[in-house]
Amino acid sequence: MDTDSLPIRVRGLAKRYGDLTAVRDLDLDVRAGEIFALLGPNGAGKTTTTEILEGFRERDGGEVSVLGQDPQRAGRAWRSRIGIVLQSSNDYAELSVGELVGHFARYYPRPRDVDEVIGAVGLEPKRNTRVRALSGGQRRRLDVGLGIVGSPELLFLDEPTMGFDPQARRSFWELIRQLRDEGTTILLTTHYLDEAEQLAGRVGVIVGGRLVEVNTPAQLGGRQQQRARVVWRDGEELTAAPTNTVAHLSQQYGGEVPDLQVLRPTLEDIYLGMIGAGDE
Ligand SMILES: Nc1ncnc2c1ncn2[C@@H]1O[C@H](COP(=O)(O)OP(=O)(O)OP(=O)(O)O)[C@@H](O)[C@H]1O
Repeated sequence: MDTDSLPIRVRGLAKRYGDLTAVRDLDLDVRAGEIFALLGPNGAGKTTTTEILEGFRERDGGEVSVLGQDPQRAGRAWRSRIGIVLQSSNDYAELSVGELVGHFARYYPRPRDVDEVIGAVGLEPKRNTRVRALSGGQRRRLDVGLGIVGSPELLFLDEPTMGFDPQARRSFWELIRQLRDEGTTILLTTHYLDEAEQLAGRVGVIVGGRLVEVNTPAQLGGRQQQRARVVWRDGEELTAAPTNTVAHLSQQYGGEVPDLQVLRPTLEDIYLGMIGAGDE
């Protein structure tokens, strides 16, 4: 692959805070048009890494290219091509939703239509409401709206759905998929494993400042090779061939197997196993 055309390319990234090494020897490639999720426990180094990519923190070592430039040296034109969901709308408490989105749109050379953005984040009924009168979840949606109003090529989303109700999360996921389908590359940081599974083509797990694995959600941590648990009213079995087990059971019961379930490890099970192992 031509690595020069990668929206994000990181080699040997290192960051220390005094004696603490927050990120060490981290390599990362994010491909054009993908949603890549960074996972990792509190303090693993996700924010440090993303803020270095966003140009908000300086690194101590390694090479970083974001949209072809070093974020430490990139200027305004570069910044207008990336979108960042900041938790900033509190600073604008007296503006209405419509005014604030319109205000941000003016910073960008190719802004999205303000009404379209407000609609996309589900805030039409609040268009004329002041920011200070929004609920926590509505404010977060507004933050997301401000992150996408500049039609970014690359979007950074840090815990985007924290505080969303289930319905708002679903519609937010729909919006993110739509942005991806339009060609936006997205780097997502989340503690919600179901969100990573729903959205990400690939996930990377950071533990103790190191990237321990990059894989698809379906294959992370050897997930596909893990045995399935077949559970039914009268028993359970751990097996690599659950279809066989179910076929036998069906014969045994003469058709329907009572209370049948075939359970596989969830992404969360796999992830928890991985970060446990990383702590040793
Ligand atoms: N400005 C700072 N000064 C000193 N130490 C810091 C600073 N920022 C982060 N750290 C430390 O660096 C490590 C990585 O922090 P970071 O915020 O990158 O983790 P994270 O993976 O984003 O965690 P979380 O899931 O809690 O947001 C932590 O041990 C943290 O205490």
